[in-house]
Amino acid sequence: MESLSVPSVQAMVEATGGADVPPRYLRPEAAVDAVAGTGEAQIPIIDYGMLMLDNGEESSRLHGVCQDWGFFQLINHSVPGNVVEGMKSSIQQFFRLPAETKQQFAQERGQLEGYGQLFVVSEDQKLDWADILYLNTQPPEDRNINLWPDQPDNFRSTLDKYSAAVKHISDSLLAIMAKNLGLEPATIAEKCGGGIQSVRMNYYPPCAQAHKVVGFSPHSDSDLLTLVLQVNHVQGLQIKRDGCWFPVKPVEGAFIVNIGDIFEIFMNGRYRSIEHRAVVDPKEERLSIAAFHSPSIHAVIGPLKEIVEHEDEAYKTVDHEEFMRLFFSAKLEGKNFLDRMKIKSG
Ligand SMILES: O=C(O)CCC(=O)C(=O)O
Ligand SMILES: [Fe+2]
Repeated sequence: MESLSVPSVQAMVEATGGADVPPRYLRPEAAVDAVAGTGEAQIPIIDYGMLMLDNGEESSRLHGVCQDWGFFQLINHSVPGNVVEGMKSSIQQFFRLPAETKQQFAQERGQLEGYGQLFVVSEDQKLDWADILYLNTQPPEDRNINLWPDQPDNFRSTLDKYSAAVKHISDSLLAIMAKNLGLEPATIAEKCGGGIQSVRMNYYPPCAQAHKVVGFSPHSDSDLLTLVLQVNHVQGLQIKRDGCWFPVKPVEGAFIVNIGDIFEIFMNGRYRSIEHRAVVDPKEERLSIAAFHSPSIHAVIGPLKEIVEHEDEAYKTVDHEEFMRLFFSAKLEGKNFLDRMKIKSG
């Protein structure tokens, strides 16, 4: 698995001032897309503290939100403020390092992890206006520590703490979601063999012609559950809802949580993963940190037997390694990847 190597967008913008956009980044299709909810409309907010108190009303609200939106903001979560703030500051400092220093952590051929970009599978494909740092974070034995920045000083210990705290929240949410779907709370955890987490840190440089580029192409996440942290005040995440792009307005300190493809497959479509994208700001850089939670690489990806006892399986079953290979070897195009996992009836 690999992604073709591409130039750093940040370095390009720093060198040229970002006024001209090379053709490979021009996305005419994005300019015509309708954006909805420019008023005060907001994605639903879920209170983690209430869920942990076994509050029936909050967990049934969560169930409704998972069915209707597939995206929500999680407030009152248990990750200490200093861990969240430390993570934000560490990643901002990393992207401020000189280009040569960041290159020490660059992706190597045939690898996904490191500083670079993902899902670039052909030389003529359109490119996203972003640089990323992508790392395996849990379990700790899966880490490739030589790709973990050692600058700023506390980067590694900060990401270690952040990753454990976020994994804990994801595990708790998955247990409540399983219960909401009529399963034993531990059902998903049992299929996951502990589960894995990877973290994708996104850096979107400003672009003077922001409406002509895309920060992150439309996609759904391949995992069970994603927790995204908005690092600075610049907005950019949009979700596809009723055929329009709906901007997410982050609540200070909240995680933006979304359902991924594996969850949709496990539950035979009871909850759906939602297409989303990131747009770029004309003047200011934007950063976000996405933590992806998936079953162990030894797990099987397919509808859970508890779910399909009395119904047809709507998705294929494949081993996780094959699933990942298929996901990372295609260009990101909305939910196309998941469509290929569907069993077509009739
Ligand atoms: O930048 C964002 O807010 C979204 C990032 C995202 O969708 C991802 O990393 O999968
Ligand atoms: Fe995503």
